Amino acid sequence: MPVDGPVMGHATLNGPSAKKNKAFVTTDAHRRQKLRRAPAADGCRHAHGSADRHQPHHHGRLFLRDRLASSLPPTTKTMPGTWSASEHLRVLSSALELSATLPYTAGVHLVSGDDLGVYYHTGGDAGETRFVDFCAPAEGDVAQLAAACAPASFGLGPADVLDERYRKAGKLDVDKFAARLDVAASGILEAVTPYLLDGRDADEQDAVLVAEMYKLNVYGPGSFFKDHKDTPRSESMIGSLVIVLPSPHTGGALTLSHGSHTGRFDSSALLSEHSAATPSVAYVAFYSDVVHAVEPVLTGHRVTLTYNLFVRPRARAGYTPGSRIVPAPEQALETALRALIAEPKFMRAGGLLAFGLSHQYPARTAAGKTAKEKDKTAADTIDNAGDELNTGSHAYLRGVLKGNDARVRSAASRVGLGSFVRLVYDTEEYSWSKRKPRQVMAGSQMELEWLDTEFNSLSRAMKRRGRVLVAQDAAGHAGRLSPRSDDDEDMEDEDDGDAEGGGDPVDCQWVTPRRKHNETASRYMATGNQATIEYIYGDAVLFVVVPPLGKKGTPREEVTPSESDVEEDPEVKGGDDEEEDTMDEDDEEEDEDEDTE
Ligand SMILES: O=C(O)CCC(=O)C(=O)O
Ligand SMILES: [Fe+2]
Repeated sequence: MPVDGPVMGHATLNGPSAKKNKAFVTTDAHRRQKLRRAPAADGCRHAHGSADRHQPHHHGRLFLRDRLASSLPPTTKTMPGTWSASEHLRVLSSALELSATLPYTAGVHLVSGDDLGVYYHTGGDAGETRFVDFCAPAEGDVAQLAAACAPASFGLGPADVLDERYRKAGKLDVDKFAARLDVAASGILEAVTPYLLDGRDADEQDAVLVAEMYKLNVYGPGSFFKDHKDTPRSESMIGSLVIVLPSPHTGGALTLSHGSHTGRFDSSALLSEHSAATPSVAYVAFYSDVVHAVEPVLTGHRVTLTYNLFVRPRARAGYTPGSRIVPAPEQALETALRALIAEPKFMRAGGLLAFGLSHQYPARTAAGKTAKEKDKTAADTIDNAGDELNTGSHAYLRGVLKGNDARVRSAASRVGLGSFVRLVYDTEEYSWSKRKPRQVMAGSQMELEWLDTEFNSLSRAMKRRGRVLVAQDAAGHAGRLSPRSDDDEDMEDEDDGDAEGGGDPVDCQWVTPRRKHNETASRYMATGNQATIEYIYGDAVLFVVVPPLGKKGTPREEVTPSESDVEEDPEVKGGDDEEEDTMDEDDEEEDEDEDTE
């Protein structure tokens, strides 16, 4: 991870030493490029503590237009009112890029001296209970605590592994210690919540973070933890919180990276400014899909309390709809979405906007276990075939969407558009066929059974049970099927009355690309020369439903084509008027997780 190179420092602290301390720095390749274009425009909401985040973004607003405009081709007309659908689409994806925030937050938090006590048990029958006061810890006390620790393992596939080439640290499980610090009462949870639950509107803000104590770790001299992601403990787990207690040490900075965002959190430097007179802890909270590592500790002991962070619904009391101030890039996202669906030439018959999820999520399995737990007990029987993530709905993902994924969903819902998460598979085609592989969006239930791969029934089964996505190409051309084109001739003979969940092909405009990081394997029993268990992989994608023009009760109710719209938009050929091929809400009625407000 290129985190130690020259960095463009934003002090990213919520704590008292924020501005002068370079101990937490962030870099962001994209952002740096953009800053070159619009120097004063950036950083408003990322660079400072929570006090700044809901301030009006004057600078951001001033430059946002330029920054969005720079994503458009030079031929673009200057008046937004004259933009074509493909120009709105480009604004949509660049607004999303500008909305992305750091997927973690960190700082120093003042606590009371009494909060810094830790009791622990030395283990074994002859063990005893001891106490360390981290307000002014004696090095001997901390060394004793280190000695009481067992070696810390890490998750590798389904197993917990001890390997000091990867992780060298000591740990105490929760039954071996009690820390006096209460992360909720101390205000630390409150400090991290706006960051980790960012992007949600009032309906979705009806959620709170809950921290569950996970481990106490001691990193002595030479201890470290290489790049990893924390294992999700359940579907509602959104991230991790690490509290670094103020024992004297050097080294042991935490490095973090997600996409183009990287950061370095040097807790020892932060805490060295604090004394017993100002008792404090350093904290960092990050989404579970952030890759992170602990650099080697050089001197002393780095003692941490780690917590798993879950999203839970908040009690209805105190619920204040519409309380979120939507930052400028998110407003641009919403505006582009409104402009796009108001464009009569765009997807006349309706369709889907597809957003590859920017974060990774724990996979749901049939048994309600995490993929990791499931692996332990996976029996390769045909009963387990099928894609468990896709069984039933993806309702669970609604509550845990992170960062930009939550922003897309919020913007869609402000515009009045439904959205849902589905898996997208690539179908294979007959080896002798000249047809291109198709993408299939899995319906609410896709069960793959015995399939005769020689005769390509995998592809056919998927098309029957899911919906073929007809993607428009990058230039905005809709390589759109008419339902009875010869592209589809094999769908005809599939039409054997068993089309549970299947449907007509649906137009789909990709706004952000599919990514492999939510890839989920579906097992199926294939018969060729020999029966074998094979896998097909689907990627989770967030879809926003574009209703057909004039559809009652939708934001396109009033959008009707004018005379001049009958000519094709040269860039977007999304709209012929094939009745059969519409994507409207009736088709999606069984989708419990679709959210249309
Ligand atoms: O101690 C830290 O800063 C991070 C530890 C960590 O990554 C873990 O325990 O999984
Ligand atoms: Fe970790």
